[in-house]
Amino acid sequence: MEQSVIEIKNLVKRYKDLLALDHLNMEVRQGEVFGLLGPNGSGKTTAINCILGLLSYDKGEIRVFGKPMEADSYESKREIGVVMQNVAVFDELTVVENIDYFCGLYVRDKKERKRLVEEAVQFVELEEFRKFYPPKLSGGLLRRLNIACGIAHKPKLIFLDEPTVAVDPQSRNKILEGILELNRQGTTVVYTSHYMEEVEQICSRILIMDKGRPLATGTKEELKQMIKMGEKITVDVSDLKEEELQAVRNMKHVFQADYTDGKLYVQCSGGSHNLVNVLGYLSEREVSFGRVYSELPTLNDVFLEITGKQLRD
Ligand SMILES: Nc1ncnc2c1ncn2[C@@H]1O[C@H](COP(=O)(O)OP(=O)(O)OP(=O)(O)O)[C@@H](O)[C@H]1O
Repeated sequence: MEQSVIEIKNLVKRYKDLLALDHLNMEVRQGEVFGLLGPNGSGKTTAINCILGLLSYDKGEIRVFGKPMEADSYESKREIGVVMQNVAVFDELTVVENIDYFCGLYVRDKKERKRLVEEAVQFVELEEFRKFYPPKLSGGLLRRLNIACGIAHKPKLIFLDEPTVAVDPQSRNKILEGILELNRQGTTVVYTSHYMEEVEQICSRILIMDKGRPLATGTKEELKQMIKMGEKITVDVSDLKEEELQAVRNMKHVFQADYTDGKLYVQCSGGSHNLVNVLGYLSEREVSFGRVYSELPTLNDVFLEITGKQLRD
């Protein structure tokens, strides 16, 4: 079993009357890309700020690298990199000077720092922009600078809080690839997002949260196995009789079937050959059909089934 890098037990955080974290339990293991997935306002940033010792909390326990995390846990903090949602760089310093400043908070030796800063510049591919000032950078490039500032000192644990919000697709892909590369180099990553596709793409384990509460944790496969739905089939059918729809509903593994606007929607719970069975039945009844799609459940389906609402409302 991999070592725990973060352990949170029964964390409760209130902002006056608002319960922002309601008995949050969470464990992040060494070497994983851990995804914290939840809609806006579900408590992701609050959880991170508590873990970082930046925010006091009402109840619970937080351990990072096996030790309790306090405001003055400098030894642990030196091993942590943070890339927060809002870009926080100095407009009057160039790209290189900004990275050097943040790296300098952890690394005193100038020669060593020069090497680390250069590595960070290359890592986020800002070589052409070394001498640029932040106001001259596009949104995507600014994000990449923000990331470079957070990772230049080579922390063992990195928090990235929604690093791709309002970023163009090219920069977004670079950011996601960069995170995976850091992870391959041995860094443990905590990644928060309300974009389920990103979380599916890069995270090895995921905690789904809503209203400050942890709803489910596991690999994406484990999360999908928790829900009833296994496969969603859509078939374009111009004419389907009520008895035929009923027959589809009665098929093995089918738990819901609807027919609206010339489309037959079938939801299956596990099982294999569902698509073949549905199409086989339609052929047998000489029902003509057009396009056919089959989709596996997404994390949004998991979220929908657990909470009754869409992840992105
Ligand atoms: N400083 C604060 N004072 C009062 N309420 C706050 C404060 N910070 C956050 N909240 C509230 O606490 C809840 C959790 O917010 P938080 O920012 O942790 O959520 P989040 O999941 O990170 O959302 P987002 O993706 O929008 O950042 C929200 O209802 C938010 O309005």
